[in-house]
Amino acid sequence: MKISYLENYAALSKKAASLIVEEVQHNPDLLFCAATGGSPTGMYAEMAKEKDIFGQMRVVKMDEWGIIPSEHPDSCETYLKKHLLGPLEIEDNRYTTFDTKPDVVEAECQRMNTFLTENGALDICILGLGKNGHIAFNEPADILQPYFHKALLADSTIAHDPALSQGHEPAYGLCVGMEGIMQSKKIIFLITGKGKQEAVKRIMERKIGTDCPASFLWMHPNVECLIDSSAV
Ligand SMILES: O=C1O[C@H](COP(=O)(O)O)[C@@H](O)[C@H](O)[C@H]1O
Repeated sequence: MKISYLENYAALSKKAASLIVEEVQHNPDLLFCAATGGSPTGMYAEMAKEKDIFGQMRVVKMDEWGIIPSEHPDSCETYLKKHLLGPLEIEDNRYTTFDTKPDVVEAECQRMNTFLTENGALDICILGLGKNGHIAFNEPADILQPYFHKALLADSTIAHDPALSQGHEPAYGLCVGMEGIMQSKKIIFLITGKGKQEAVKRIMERKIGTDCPASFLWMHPNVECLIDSSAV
């Protein structure tokens, strides 16, 4: 894992976007796995400044809160439309998404696993860091899930977005599994935001354990980890 410390969020966002632009220049129709949350928002805004080069890029949603409808203002779907798909003008035929309604969960996981198998490894996977060391919704546990799956959420994950508990508290999430992440050709791991010092310390021990899913990234050959001053 290549670690770079950036002075602030703006610098982290610019650096991350420049890494993506570089990849897209060589591989215009690459498959981009998109995280949500505060960490990648600035990076998406930087990418939007060069939107013309993203005319062929394909996007797949990384995770989604269970139960809440896709059109809910706090869904990952709404976030991606606002910050990535709209500004970069990614048409529907270049975007792969999934629904988390309880009656479709199993079928959606199956469909997403088929999609990932048929479309090969993700070219770029964007990851943020959960306060408890999670990546996507792969939460600390005795065992981790390799495939796209329904994930039980830690309390700290649900508490991360207070708006979510206003009548739509998600009991679970759907997300890409550890294999999907680890098979990615390039991972851009963004660590920014308060309350992550413990998780950062745990990662920097360079010991791999299921108590900190992010620690598995030490085994990946091509991770750019960008950390800003708010997270250390
Ligand atoms: O719960 C989550 O948190 C992480 C980090 O969120 P952020 O708002 O601090 O960026 C996010 O990357 C992850 O996708 C989500 O599951």
